[in-house]
Amino acid sequence: MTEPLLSIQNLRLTAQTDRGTASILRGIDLTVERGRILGIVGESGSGKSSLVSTIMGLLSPGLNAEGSVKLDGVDLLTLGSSKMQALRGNKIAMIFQDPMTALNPVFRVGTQLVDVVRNRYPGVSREEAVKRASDALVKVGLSDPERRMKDYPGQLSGGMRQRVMIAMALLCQPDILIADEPTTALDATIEAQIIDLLRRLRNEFSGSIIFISHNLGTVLQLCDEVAVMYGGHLVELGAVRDVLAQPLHPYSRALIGCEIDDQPLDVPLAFIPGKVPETVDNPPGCIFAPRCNYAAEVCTRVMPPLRAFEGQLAACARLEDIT
Ligand SMILES: Nc1ncnc2c1ncn2[C@@H]1O[C@H](COP(=O)(O)OP(=O)(O)OP(=O)(O)O)[C@@H](O)[C@H]1O
Repeated sequence: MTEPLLSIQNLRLTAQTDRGTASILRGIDLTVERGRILGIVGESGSGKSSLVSTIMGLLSPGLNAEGSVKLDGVDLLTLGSSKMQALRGNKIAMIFQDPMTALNPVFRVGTQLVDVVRNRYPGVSREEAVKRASDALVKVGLSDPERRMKDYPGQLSGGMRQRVMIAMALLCQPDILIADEPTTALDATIEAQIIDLLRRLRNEFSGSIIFISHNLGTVLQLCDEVAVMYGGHLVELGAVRDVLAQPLHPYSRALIGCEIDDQPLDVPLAFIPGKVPETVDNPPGCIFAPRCNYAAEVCTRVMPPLRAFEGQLAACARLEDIT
């Protein structure tokens, strides 16, 4: 059996705060296979961005990660910052909600794309790098690439900038592409175009994609698997169609509590009464128990681990009773 491309084991992320040690990730176990697209969903504050920042090695000072995050067998948590920097834009690339986070406003789009190619492939000539950059712009659906290469990022629309970011990622040919809500800031038509583009590009791209979204419709359209996060835990994981059609964990059920079919793109996560748990001073037991309609005495003892149930994985002690 081949090793998964990304293998995360017992990942814990903590921060020291005025109120004590904050637990941001509380023991995440997750694998991403080569060529697959994993969606991550969960309410605001559940730990999605912290998880991808840990994978990217972009943690703010004061945060402490333990466990392991292995990419192709190499534990990223043990790499120093210069080695991690070398991996970013090389083996791991990211597209952000706001492309201006990564695009430099004072350099032309072409200059930035060519730099990406030449950093990634130092032996490539300038002419070849320009050609690759121009081809990548065409691939992401930008016509008149010569003109686009001369533009500054501020001269492009939000949708065009996101296409430029995707072109950059393609040029790197990373093993893992992390997309953190890449379509949230775009209007519905452009969002649909970008999702369609990502779907088409997956054939060009041999790597894996981790796609964070607040929108179940886009997850359904794009992803193979989906992971549901709550309070720093992974509470459910499975094939996207199975989880969205029949969520097992009470949190997933509440979050996904609406009809999903093949067509709509715009299916937001449902509102759940109560709030996401604090990162400090949590009572023992299941982290979701205080908001759970199915909570019983057993749920007040320990946080249940993810376990296999009906072809999915869910972290609930009461699966047999409630399904
Ligand atoms: N440096 C930090 N110090 C203390 N707590 C932090 C720090 N960074 C994040 N947190 C806390 O960790 C929790 C998870 O935050 P995170 O941003 O990862 O959630 P998220 O699911 O990505 O939310 P969103 O969808 O709003 O981006 C939140 O309660 C947040 O306040």
